[in-house]
Amino acid sequence: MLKSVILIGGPQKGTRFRPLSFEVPKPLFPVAGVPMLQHHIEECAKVPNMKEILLIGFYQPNEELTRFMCSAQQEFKISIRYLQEYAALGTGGGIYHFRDQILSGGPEAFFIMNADVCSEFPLPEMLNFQKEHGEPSSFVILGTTANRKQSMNYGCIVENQQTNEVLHYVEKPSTFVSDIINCGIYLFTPEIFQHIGAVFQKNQQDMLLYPYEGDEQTNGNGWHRAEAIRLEQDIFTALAGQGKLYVYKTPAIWSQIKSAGSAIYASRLYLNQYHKTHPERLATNKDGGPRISGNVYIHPTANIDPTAVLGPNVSIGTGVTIGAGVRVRESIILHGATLQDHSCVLNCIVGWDSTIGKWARVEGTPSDPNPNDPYAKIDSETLFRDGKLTPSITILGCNVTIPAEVIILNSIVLPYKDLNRSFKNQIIL
Ligand SMILES: Nc1nc2c(ncn2[C@@H]2O[C@H](COP(=O)(O)OP(=O)(O)O[C@H]3O[C@H](CO)[C@@H](O)[C@H](O)[C@@H]3O)[C@@H](O)[C@H]2O)c(=O)[nH]1
Repeated sequence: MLKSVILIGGPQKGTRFRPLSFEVPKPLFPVAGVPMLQHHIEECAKVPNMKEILLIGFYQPNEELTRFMCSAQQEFKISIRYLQEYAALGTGGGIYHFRDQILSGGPEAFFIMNADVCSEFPLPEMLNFQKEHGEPSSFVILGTTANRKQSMNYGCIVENQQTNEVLHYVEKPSTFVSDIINCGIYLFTPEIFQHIGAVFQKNQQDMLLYPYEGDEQTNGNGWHRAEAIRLEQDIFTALAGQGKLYVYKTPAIWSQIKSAGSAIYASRLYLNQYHKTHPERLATNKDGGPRISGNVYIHPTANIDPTAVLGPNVSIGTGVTIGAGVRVRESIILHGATLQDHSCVLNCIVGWDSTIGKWARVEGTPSDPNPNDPYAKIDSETLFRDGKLTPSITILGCNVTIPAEVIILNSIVLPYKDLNRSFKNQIIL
């Protein structure tokens, strides 16, 4: 039997997602109409013999997470449990800490996935690839091709082109290493814990030898220091060239979801996939309905005027109200928001329960990958460049009110703000 583990991280990460991550843990942020994690879960649940999905992270158990897990368990008929780390233990430390839970029931292999990736999740292909490559207990990393410059923002893999064995692995190198990057999706056998265990033992010995080193990073918690292990730097780098680690390269869609801009881009990729995977989730032009252009997701509880024009790449959440003559493009409208008559929303994320007044225009600047480069990825934009706010997606936090007839351009508006005029290139606190 098989299991899957999704690394969901915790609250202090996801800062590039502010102000959206104030309201909902980033892994539950809706991408193409469903929580980011649901895309992972749907694909895991399809794999024959998949018995359980474990979410590992350091969020306090909260209502949203519990509610999401309950409904996903019922919908996908698979056991889903949350295991909470006592602190951020890193991508390898968390799975090592919970190794007994992962191995209970005796899975012969298990997937590990980063929560913040958008992918087709070629899990059956990875299983087949594992059978065909190397020894039976080899480990598989999902890889994809990036361009030279962007590859350095990811884990970089040098492979043996005949056997696909990973010969070198360097995490976010400072100079070019390889254009094959780590997608953050792995297939392991239980043997991986021997390798993580060896790093744990070494960390523990180092701790006894040099008890005062590195305490600033760990608040003097020595145990935490030994248990904090990174899969990428501590495990993959050492396994490379040992005949144990292989890369399965996918030409299919893949993106990280680090910033709000990348959530809009990932929505576009998933909405496009829906033609194949979930055609029922794509809105169509119907008599008495709004005009749909391209791929659009509309929650059945949304109330949309027939004269509105939506798309491409629009996701409308629960209970959203959209008035007459409204135009929305390349945007995510979160639950309970109201777009009043003739407002125009382009390249935006409109937060929960926010209101945009009549004839207002709320617009951002897309940060899409270069369309002329087939290997381009979305840049993880920094908020500021040369001391100025980088023009980007406009984000309205929850419960923001935009008055009628104003323009909000390339701005980030924090929750509960009631604006009274137009703004451009600003963070409104
Ligand atoms: N449970 C848990 N999860 C964690 C922890 N730290 C990070 N994660 C989760 O692990 C994933 C990776 O997060 P980062 O550590 O921020 O790494 P990254 O910059 O996204 O880079 C990783 O992913 C890239 C692909 O998206 C890879 O290219 C790269 O090599 C690396 O694996 C995220 O889903 C994050 O929530 C932790 O201490 N505990």
